Amino acid sequence: MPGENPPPAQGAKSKKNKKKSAKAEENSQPSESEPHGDSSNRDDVDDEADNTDAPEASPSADHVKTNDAAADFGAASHPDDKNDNSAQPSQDTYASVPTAEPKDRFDALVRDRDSLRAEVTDMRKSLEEVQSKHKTDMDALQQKLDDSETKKEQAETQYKKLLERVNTIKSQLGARLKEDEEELTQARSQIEDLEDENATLKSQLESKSTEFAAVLNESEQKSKEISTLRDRTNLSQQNWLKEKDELLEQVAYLQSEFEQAKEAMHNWEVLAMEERSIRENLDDRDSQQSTVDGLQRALQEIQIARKQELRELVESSNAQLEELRRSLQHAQQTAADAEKNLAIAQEEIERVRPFEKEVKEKNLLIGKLRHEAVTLNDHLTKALRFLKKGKPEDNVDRHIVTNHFLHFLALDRSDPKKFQILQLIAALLGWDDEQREQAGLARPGTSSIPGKLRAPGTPLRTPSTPNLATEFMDNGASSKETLAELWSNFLEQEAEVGQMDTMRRGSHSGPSAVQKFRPVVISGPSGTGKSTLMKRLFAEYPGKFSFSVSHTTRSPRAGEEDGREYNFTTKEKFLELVAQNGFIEHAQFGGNYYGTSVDAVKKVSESQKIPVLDIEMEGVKQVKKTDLNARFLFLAPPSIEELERRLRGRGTETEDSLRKRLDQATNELEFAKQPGAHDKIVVNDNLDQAYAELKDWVVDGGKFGAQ
Ligand SMILES: Nc1ncnc2c1ncn2[C@@H]1O[C@H](COP(=O)(O)OP(=O)(O)OP(=O)(O)O)[C@@H](O)[C@H]1O
Repeated sequence: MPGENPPPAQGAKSKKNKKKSAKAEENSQPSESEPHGDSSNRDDVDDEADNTDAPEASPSADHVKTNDAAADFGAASHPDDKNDNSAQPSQDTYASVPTAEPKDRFDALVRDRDSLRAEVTDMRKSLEEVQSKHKTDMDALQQKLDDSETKKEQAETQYKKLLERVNTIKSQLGARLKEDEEELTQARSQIEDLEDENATLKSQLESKSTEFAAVLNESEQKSKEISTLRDRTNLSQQNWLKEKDELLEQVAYLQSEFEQAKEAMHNWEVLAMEERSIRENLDDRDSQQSTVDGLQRALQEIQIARKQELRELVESSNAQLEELRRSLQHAQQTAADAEKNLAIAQEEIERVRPFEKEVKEKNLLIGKLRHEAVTLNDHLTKALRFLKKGKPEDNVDRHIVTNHFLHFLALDRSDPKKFQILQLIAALLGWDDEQREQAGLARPGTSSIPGKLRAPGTPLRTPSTPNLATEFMDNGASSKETLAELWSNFLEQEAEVGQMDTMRRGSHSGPSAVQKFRPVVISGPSGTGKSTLMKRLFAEYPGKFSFSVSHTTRSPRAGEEDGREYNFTTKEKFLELVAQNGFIEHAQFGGNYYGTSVDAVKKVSESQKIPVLDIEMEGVKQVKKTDLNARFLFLAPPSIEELERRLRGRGTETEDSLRKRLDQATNELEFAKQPGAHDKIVVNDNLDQAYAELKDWVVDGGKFGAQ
C-alpha cells in the first residue's frame, strides 16, 4: 500500500532513497505542456511502464505488467499512430478482412482503449495520492533531519563548551595544586618553627633545670650551714652555761673567801683594838706595839692584795661573762640569719616548684608536638608524593578511600551522610557517569559530563545533602572548598590513624565492638556519688557492665592472676605504653605505676560488655582523643558545700586531701560548663532521682547508646 511507506532511515541511506523517490516522482508527473489527448496516451502508458522502476511508487507490479501489455496492444492498434508501420497491420490486412469485422474490432479496440484510459486515470489518481503522501512523509523526514541537524549542532556547541570548561577546571586545578603546594610549604615552615620553638623550649628547660639544680644545691648548702650553725649555737650555749656555772661557782667561792677574809680582818681589827687597849693599858709594851703595827701592816697588805686579787678575779669573770654573752648574741644572730636563709631557700623552692611542673608539662607537650610533627611530616611527604608523581587518575589515596568506605559501611542505611560519602568516593576514584548511575548516584540519562549529553529539562536527582562530586566538578569556588576539605580531612584522618595505630598495637578490636558496646565514661568531683550510683547500676544489670582491668608494675600478690585483678607488666613496658599514648590515665603510688589502657577498655567491649570508666577530667580529655567511641556523663554535686559535707561524712579524707579534692572539684565543674564536654549532666541531689536519670541515659531504651 502506498500509505505504508518504510520508516525513514538515517543519514546517507535515507538520502539515497529520497533521490530515488524524487526521480520516481519526476517520472510520474504528467507533462504540463502536453494536453491529455489521444496522442499522449502512448506517452502516458510509457510513463506508467517507467514508473515500475520505482518499487515504492508503484501500486502493483502485476498491474503495471498488464498495463504494459495493453499499452503495447493499444499502440499497435491505434489508428492515429500512422508512423509506426512495423507494428501496425497494413491496409492490405484490413482490406482482406470483411468490413463489419474491422468495425467491431475497432469498436472493441476503442472500448479497450477507453477502459484502459479510465484505468490509467485511476492509476494516475492513486499515483498522485501516493506521491502526495510520499511528499508529506518526505517533508516530515526532512523536518526531522533538519531538527536532528540543529540538535547535533547544539550538541556540538555544548560539547565544545564542556570541553572549554574542562580545560578551565584543569587550569584551575593546576593553580589550586600550586596553592596546596604553597600551603604544604607553609606547613613545613610551621613544622620547622615548631621544631625551633621546641629546641628553644628544650634549651630553656635545660637552663631552668640547671638553675633549679643550682638552687637545690644552694638550698642544701644553706641547710647544711644552718644545721652546723645550730650545732655550733647549741654547743656554745652549752659551753657558756657550763662556764657560767663555773664562774658562778668561782664567784660564790670568792665571795665566801671574801667573807672569810672580811671576818678574819674583822677578827684582826678586834685583835688590834684589843692590842691597842692593852698597849694603852700597858705603856711599856712599846716593843710589842711595833710588832703589832708590823702585824697590822702585814695584815693590811694581805687584805689589800687579797682584795686586789678578788677584784681582778671578779673583773676577769665579768669580762668572760660579757664575752660569753656576746658570743651567745652572735650565735643567736647567726641562727636567725640561717633561719632567714632557710626560709628564703624554702620560698625559692616553692617558687620553683610550679615552674618545674610547668617545665615538665611543656616537656610533655613538646613530646606530643614532636610526635604530631613527625606524623604530619610523613603525611605531607606522602601527600606531596601523591600529587607530584604519576598521572592524576593515579593520585588516589587508598587510605582515604578505605576510610571513607569503612565509614560508609558503618553508617545506617537512612543516614544522609551515606550518600555524601559515596559521592566523595566517586569523586576520589573519578567514576564516570555509568559508574555513578550503577552506584545510584545519578539516574540513568542524567549525565552531565562531555560525551554524554543530557536532554534539556531532564529532572536531576536532588539529594538531601549537597552533591560533593558535582561541586567538585562544576563550580570553581566550591570545588576549591571541597578540595581543601578533602585535603584537611585527609590530614586529620591520617594524623588520627597514625596516633591510633600506635595505640592499637597488639589489639584486634575493630570499630564494631566499641560501636556496639560503647564505653560509658562517668566523671565528676570526688564524693559526688559516682561509686554509689555505679554499684546500683551494676546490681540492677548484672553481667551487662564491667570496669576495665588496670595495668600495674607491682608484682602480683598471692591469689592474684594476670589479666584478672591487674594486667601485670614491667616498668619499661609500662613507660613504653605511656610514650605511645596507650593510657587513658596513669599514676604512680609507692614506687609502682598504675594505669587504665585504651586496649583494656576495648577488651571489655569485645567481651560483649559495656565498659564503665570512672575517671577524672584529664582522663575524659584523653578518652576523647581515642577511637573508643565513648559516651560521657558528668555527675555534679548540688553544691560545693554539700560535696564537702559528703566527703567529711564519708570519713576517708584528711583536712589536706579534702582541700585538694574540693579544689579539683571546682576545676571539674568549670570544665563541665564547656559546651560539648559531656553528653549528659546529672545533678546528684536526691539519690533516687539521680539514679533514675543516670539509668535512663545509660540504658537508652535498651540500646545502651549502640549505633
Ligand atoms: N544523693 C546523695 N545524698 C547524700 N549523700 C550521698 C548522695 N550520693 C552519695 N552520697 C554519699 O556521698 C559520699 C560519697 O559518695 P561516693 O563515694 O559514691 O562518691 P564518689 O564520687 O565515688 O567519690 P570518689 O570519686 O572519691 O570515689 C558517700 O558517703 C555516699 O554515701
